[in-house]
Amino acid sequence: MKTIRFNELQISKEIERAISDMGFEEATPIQTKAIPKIKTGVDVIGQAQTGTGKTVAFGIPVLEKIDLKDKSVQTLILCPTRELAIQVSEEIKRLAKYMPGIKTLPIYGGQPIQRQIGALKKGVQIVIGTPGRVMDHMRRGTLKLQNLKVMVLDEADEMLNMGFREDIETILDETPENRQTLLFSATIPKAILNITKKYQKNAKTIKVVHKELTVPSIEQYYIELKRKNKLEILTRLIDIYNPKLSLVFCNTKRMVDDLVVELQGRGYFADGLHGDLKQNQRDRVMNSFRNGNVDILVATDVAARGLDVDDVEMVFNYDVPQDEEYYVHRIGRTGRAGRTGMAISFAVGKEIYKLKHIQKYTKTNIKRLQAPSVNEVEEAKADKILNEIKDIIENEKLTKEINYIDKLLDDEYTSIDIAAALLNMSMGRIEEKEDSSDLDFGNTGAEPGMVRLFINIGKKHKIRVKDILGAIAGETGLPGEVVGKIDIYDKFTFVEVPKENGKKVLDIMKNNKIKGKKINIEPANSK
Ligand SMILES: Nc1ncnc2c1ncn2[C@@H]1O[C@H](COP(=O)(O)OP(=O)(O)OP(=O)(O)O)[C@@H](O)[C@H]1O
Ligand SMILES: [Mg+2]
Repeated sequence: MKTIRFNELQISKEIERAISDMGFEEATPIQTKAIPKIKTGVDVIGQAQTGTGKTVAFGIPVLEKIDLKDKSVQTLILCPTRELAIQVSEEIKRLAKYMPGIKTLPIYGGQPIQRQIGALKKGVQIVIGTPGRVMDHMRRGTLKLQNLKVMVLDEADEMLNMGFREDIETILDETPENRQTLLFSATIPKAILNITKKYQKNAKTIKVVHKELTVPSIEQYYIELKRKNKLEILTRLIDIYNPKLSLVFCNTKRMVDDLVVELQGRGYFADGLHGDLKQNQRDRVMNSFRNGNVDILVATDVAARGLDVDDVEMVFNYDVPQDEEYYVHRIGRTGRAGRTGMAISFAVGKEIYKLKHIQKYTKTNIKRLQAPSVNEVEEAKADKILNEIKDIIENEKLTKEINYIDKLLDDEYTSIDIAAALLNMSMGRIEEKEDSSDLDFGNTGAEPGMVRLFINIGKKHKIRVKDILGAIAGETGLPGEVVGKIDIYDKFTFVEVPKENGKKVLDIMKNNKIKGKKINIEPANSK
């Protein structure tokens, strides 16, 4: 589609100026199509992928329709979560920067109601709220909707889902018949379309979806693993990819809390967001995430819809979401406004079928990814440190340090020895974590029911295969024939053992010695 600049959309000079302050040049396709349509006054259903500027698509025409002389509520924008109500309100305020007569207000539960009542009394033309609190104000008579001209349901499908539907109907009943009703979402399932007829008149559908429902610039992967390895694999992925910000979705509040404790315990700047937290905690967490003090946000689906945080480079589905739509929204927290992003879903056992279902629904290809090994984490860490070192060499004065090192060089060490020792110090020891020995062994080319373990005895070993088998059998108590066969492939030595014994062998044989030689065993797929 031909791109259009905002000045071709005939919007007011004030808004054009604000848009230019926001750094936008071209209108996105949904904006190009929806803005003129909404201006004509018809009801609209707007569907466009996550992060493509739907807020501005309804925000601009909503602002242009405000009668500045009228101080009553003229537009009500309903959002499913408090965080989203705050965010949409901020975006509308930015658009209205040069329209001083316009008053907007977010109203949501958890915030002192008196403060909201006070603000409403002063006269507000645009209210952005969550249904519960909006109804609360309606019952108190502090929010009157008889002059309402435009009603927007952001995340329309979610708002018309069972949980919210009754509230929405109660609210709509209080609004004038001739209002304009606008529905927006990245997903509009067919079932919802039947319901929308009840709320809209001759709605015009504007659909800017491509072949797939998700954003093409988000790389999508899944990893098959065991439940107990999720934490270890998550931290490895975070260490390797080192995203500026990442969002980790869990299916329960309990899981969010547990995971936050685990991640913090391992030294990550993580925090959690879910519906059981007090509003001030939710605000604090969101703010820390937005300003980067927290770089891993662990959340339930409260954070799945609409939230727009710059620099979210990765989204993890720690649990596969229950609904296909939620997959689209969750991963859509990355790859926004033309950026790239990466989404990785963890699949335990049968969850793989759920993912297959999601692929079909979204018409995308979610590629399989191997769980990363400790070696890959180490390499990534080394890479990072080496880059920092390059930076220091190029930009810092190192005269003093060079003098110190010179002294060591005079002794018996080479500069390579010294550099390697320093790298070792700054990387810290990466310990094989407790439960990581029981990794998903993945597809390592072993016989069905068996797993392959990689045996590292050093290059010039004089240990015979028979000795290794004997030692494993002796140490683990497994009968020799169960330990199975040893494969020497290329210069690597593998042993194949039955799957259920894999962990036992690993645990016992790690750092074991055979004929005085230390041997190391690890899952073969991590090589
Ligand atoms: N024309 C534009 N050019 C560049 N950036 C834009 C433009 N319009 C909006 N944006 C920015 O793009 C980001 C995503 O916009 P927005 O949150 O409205 O997406 P959305 O379509 O509502 O996504 P979701 O389905 O996740 O709610 C925001 O940071 C917004 O400020
Ligand atoms: Mg949105």
